[in-house]
Amino acid sequence: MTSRFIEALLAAETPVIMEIKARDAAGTDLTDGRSPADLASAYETAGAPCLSVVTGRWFGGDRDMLRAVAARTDLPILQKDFITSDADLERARDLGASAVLLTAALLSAGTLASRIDRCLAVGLTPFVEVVSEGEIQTVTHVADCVIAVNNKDIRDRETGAADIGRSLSLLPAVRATGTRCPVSASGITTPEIAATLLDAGYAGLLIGTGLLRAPSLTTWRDALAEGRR
Ligand SMILES: O=P(O)(O)OC[C@@H](O)[C@@H](O)c1c[nH]c2ccccc12
Repeated sequence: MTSRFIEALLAAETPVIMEIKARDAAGTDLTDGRSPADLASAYETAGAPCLSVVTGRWFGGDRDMLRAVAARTDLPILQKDFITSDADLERARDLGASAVLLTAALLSAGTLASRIDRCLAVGLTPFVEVVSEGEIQTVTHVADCVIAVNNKDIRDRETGAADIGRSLSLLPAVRATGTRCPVSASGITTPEIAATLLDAGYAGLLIGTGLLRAPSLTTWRDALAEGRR
C-alpha cells in the first residue's frame, strides 16, 4: 500500500512534520492569535511536506481545527488525538486526515495490531508513537507505518522534560524493524537538535512548540539546512 503521508515526508528537502497545536502541555498559548488555517499556510510556505494537527483537548484542540486545516491545504495531515474506537478512525479520515496517531504505551499489543489493521483498511497511515524497545517490537505492518520515537512521555501528559537521547539510543531498534520512515517527535526545540537527529539517521521529525515559538520559520528552516553535515 502506498502512503501519501510517508511518500511526501521521504521526498522532502526539509523532512519536518510541522505541528499545529493550540497550547503546550502546561497550558500556555502557542498560537499568538494565528488561526489553524493561517498556521497551515505559513508551514506550507516554509516547505512543510506534511502537517500535524493536535485535536486533543489537553492541548486545547478540537476537530474544527482539523477541518479548517484540511480546507486550507492539500498537504497530508496527521491527526494527533487519543483514538479510542474504530469510529474515531473513520471520522479522522472523513475530516481530512491522511494519518492518525496510535500511542503504543496506551494500547495492548493486540489492540495496537487491530487498530493498525483498521487504519490501513480505511486508507489511513498509522503513526505509531513508541518510547521503548519493547513497544517497537509490537508494531505490525511496519512497511506501512510511521514509527515515531516520542522524546516525551504521554503517561505524564508530556509535562516532563524531553529526552533527545531516547531517540538516539532507540534508532538502531527502530531501523531493525525495517521501517522506511523512522521519525523523532517532541521536544525538538532548536534547528541544531533537529540537524543532529537527521544526521543520526532519522528520516523525519515532528516539531510543534519549537516552530510555533520561532520568530521566523524560514530562518529556522535555513538554520536546520546549514546545521546538517
Ligand atoms: O511541541 P513538541 O514538543 O515539538 O511536540 C510535538 C508532538 O510530538 C506533541 O505535540 C505530541 C506527542 N505526542 C502527542 C500525543 C497527543 C498530542 C500531542 C502529542
